[in-house]
Formats: sequence, structure tokens, C-alpha cells
Amino acid sequence: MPKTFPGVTVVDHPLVQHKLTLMRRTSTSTKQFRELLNEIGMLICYEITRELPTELIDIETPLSPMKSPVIEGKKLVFAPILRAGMGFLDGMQNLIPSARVAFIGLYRDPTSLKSVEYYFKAPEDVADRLVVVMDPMLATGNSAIAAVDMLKDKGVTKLRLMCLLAAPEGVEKFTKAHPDVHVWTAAVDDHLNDHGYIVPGLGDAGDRMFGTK
Ligand SMILES: O=P(O)(O)OC[C@H]1O[C@H](OP(=O)(O)OP(=O)(O)O)[C@H](O)[C@@H]1O
Ligand SMILES: O=c1cc[nH]c(=O)[nH]1
Ligand SMILES: [Mg+2]
Repeated sequence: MPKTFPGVTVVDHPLVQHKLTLMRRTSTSTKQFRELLNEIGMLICYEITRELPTELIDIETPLSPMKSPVIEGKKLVFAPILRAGMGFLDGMQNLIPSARVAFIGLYRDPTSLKSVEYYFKAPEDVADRLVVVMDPMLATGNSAIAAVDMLKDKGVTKLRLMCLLAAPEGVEKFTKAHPDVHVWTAAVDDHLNDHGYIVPGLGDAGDRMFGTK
């Protein structure tokens, strides 16, 4: 039985797991890595939005008028943590084009592993919306905790966290810091190494996406 973590949904759909295996491989190219992250992003977004409220609107089919459900995309904000969170954005915007976008600039200091803020830009009325924070990697949890702190400081109360890979240490720290924010991920791996990298993991997501190493 796979271990379960309170507050975390592991998206164990075979398509997601297959694509994640390809992403983990060292031999996967930068281009393939970006494409796979985008594709997995859409599949995880499908799960994250499963319980979004819908409203009935009046439409006409070729045969008859009817009331039919729609989601209120404008009430959503996608909030990628730069840089690696950008890898989810295209696919998610394809699924929900009317969602707003907030950019959260954070990097992880390689020695202290603390997150350092360098940019924040959100819609003015972000506090009235449901915000999906996106970052493929939840390692120590420091970046995701800081991102949610920044959004809560702006008055946001409805939040979800979307990742690709998490470490048990990061899951524990994040869910303790923000028990109200549910986490979706494709896997919770074994542990963090001495440099704060997820093992077995997939390496440095930002570097693999942008070819910076
Ligand atoms: O849970 P944490 O220990 O905070 O680690 C995870 C963070 O580290 C990586 O970003 P990084 O700082 O390498 O920036 P980048 O995305 O610009 O490469 C990753 O994309 C997360 O944001
Ligand atoms: O394993 C890790 C940890 C932090 N950031 C990454 O990109 N990968
Ligand atoms: Mg990085």
C-alpha cells in the first residue's frame, strides 16, 4: 500500500505516472522535459478543478434551448512560482483561458535553503479569487510556504498547491504551516539529500526546463 499523507492528493493516474517516469530520466532532453511538464500540468489541473463550483447558463443547441453548466474561470488565479512553476502555465491556460495569473518570484538560497523573494505581481482583486499556487518541486517546503504567506498577506483565503514531486519532509512542513491549503502532486518521493534535493526526484527542475546547467 503506498503511504498516504493527510492534506495531500497523489494523482496516481497511469498517464501521469508514465509521463513522470519519462521526466525523471537523465536522458530526457530539455525540450521533452518542458513538453512533459506541460502535459502533466493539464492532467493534474483536471484533478485540482474536479470540485470547482459550476453555474447553469442558458444556451441553445441546434435542437433546443437548455440550461447547461459552466465554471467561472475569471474567479481563478494561477500563481506559478518562478522559474519552474512556469512549466505548468501554458497547459493550464489552454484548459481555462479566462483564469488570471499571478507571478511569484522566489529562489532557494543554495546554502541556507531559505527562499528569497524577488518579484510579486497579482491581480488587484486576488483576495476574492481561488488561487492555485504552482511549483513542480516541493522539497524543504520553504518556497511553497513563502508563496502562500505572500498571498495570504494580500488577503487570499482560498488556496490550492499544485506540484509534480514532493519530499515527505516538505509535505510535513507545508501542511503544518498551511493546513488549510490542500496539495496535489504526482508523487511523494523517498527523502531529501544533504543539499535539499528530492531523492530519487528528477534533479533541478528549473535547470532541466531551461538548460541552465
Ligand atoms: O521546497 P524548497 O526547498 O523551497 O525547494 C523547491 C524550490 O526550488 C526550486 O526552485 P529554485 O530556487 O531552484 O528556483 P528556479 O525554479 O528558478 O530554478 C523549485 O522550483 C522550487 O521553487
Ligand atoms: O530536487 C529538487 C529540489 C529543489 N528544486 C528542484 O528543482 N529539485
Ligand atoms: Mg532550480
